[in-house]
Amino acid sequence: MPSHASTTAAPTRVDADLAYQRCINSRCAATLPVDRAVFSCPECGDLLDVVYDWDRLPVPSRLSDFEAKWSRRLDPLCSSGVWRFYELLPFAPPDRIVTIGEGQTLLRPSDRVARYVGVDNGNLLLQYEGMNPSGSFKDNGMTAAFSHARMVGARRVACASTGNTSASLAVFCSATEFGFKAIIFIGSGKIAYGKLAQALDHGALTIQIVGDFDDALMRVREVADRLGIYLMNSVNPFRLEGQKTVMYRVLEGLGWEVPDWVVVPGGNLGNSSAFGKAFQELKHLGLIDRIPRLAVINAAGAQTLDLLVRSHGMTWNSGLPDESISRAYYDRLDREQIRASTIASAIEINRPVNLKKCLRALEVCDGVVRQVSDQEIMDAKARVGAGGLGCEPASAASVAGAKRLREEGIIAPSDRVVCILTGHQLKDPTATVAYHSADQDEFDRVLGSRGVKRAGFANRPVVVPNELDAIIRTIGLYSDAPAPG
Ligand SMILES: Cc1ncc(COP(=O)(O)O)c(C=O)c1O
Repeated sequence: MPSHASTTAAPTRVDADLAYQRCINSRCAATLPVDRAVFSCPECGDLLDVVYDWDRLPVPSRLSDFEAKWSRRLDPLCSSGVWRFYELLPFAPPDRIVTIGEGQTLLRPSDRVARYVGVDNGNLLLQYEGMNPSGSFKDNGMTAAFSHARMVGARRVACASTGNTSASLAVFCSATEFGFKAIIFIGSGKIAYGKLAQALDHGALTIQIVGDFDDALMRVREVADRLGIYLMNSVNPFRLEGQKTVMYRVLEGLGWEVPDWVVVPGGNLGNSSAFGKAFQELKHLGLIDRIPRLAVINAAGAQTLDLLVRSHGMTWNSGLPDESISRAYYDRLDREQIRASTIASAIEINRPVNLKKCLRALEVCDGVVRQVSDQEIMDAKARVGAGGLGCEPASAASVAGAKRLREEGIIAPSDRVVCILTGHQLKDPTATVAYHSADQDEFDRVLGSRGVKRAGFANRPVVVPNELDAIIRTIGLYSDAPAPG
């Protein structure tokens, strides 16, 4: 068990042996210094972790010490909901940190969503990451990766994106004064309008390639390698360090009590990987006494994780997963030219780069995986919206997944469940408007083609003649109707 310092003050510099990078493959376990930016193991090509020597680092002895930092709002290290937890991700010297005030997010109970999912009132909580400056959880990871980029002297930063990573990257480049230049790769027609608008408006060089996210990611890795550009995708382990803090804020929102379940959508599997690491480290540090269960939810049109784990039994296996399973699956995708396809465009990913780290998180958190249809996603999204916190389709996969697990009896009504709402409703107005539209053609064009057949929770606009009596009659009918459940 590591020793705890009584102070919460950040160290003024980080010694090389206090934080370093290590290959996740237990057979390799190569290490390299924290100030290198290579994003895959130079020995074997596997993923890298950021590792700390907790025995020699000053970690507060109680989680509530982090909460106390809220009162020092003028200090950027305290007003950031990421860097408030500095001692739990101490890889960067404090004077290198790049922050735009990310992570000031909200954990809110929603009884309307609790009823929809089927758990007791008060037991369903929504962690609303749409409140971040760029409107999605990505800012948590981006502040960490940008701080690392500044540490290593990078200027040009790039990512492939289904939309939110590029939006966040563009915001960080334009909102800070460190000379960062944003280069983003997107697949053709694969990005929701709200997100594309952000990339363009914030001045990123936006390169649209023929293909989907998986193609764009392969290409940006090649380009970044060739040109020495800093890579901002979640294969970058520093991003995941920032994303750990979503879980710290969930615990903080619960008065430092551990929930029974954390349910998160799964795309490239950065969040699930980061959450597993966060809980593993907190347990190691003695700051929590148990780890919540993790549910990772795929969209049915992008269900690689679900297929590999549930149909093919792939596991972390203490650092040595049987990679022939995923290789055979990816070969099949190539052979049969299978492309990911879901209305939840943010998770329209067939080759999740963090697959192995996610398998590890599932082991740490006694996790489960499910896939949900676009119909379930859109219905859950409408229920979330009616409950007051708007989210984009991918985010609603968490609520749809919780409902599914409740129906299967895996989640109990008395369980306390936290669903992560990863991105804001305004990211993808097209999907939302189509669901609520009275125009069948619009519904069919956007959603019908995805297998969504009904809009059971639609709130359709009412067409009324421009006459006072007709308008008053309509409002009367609306006022007399029972409140929706
Ligand atoms: C809104 C939203 N939800 C979920 C995800 C998937 O997250 P992860 O790649 O961490 O699994 C993304 C990724 O782009 C996203 O933008």
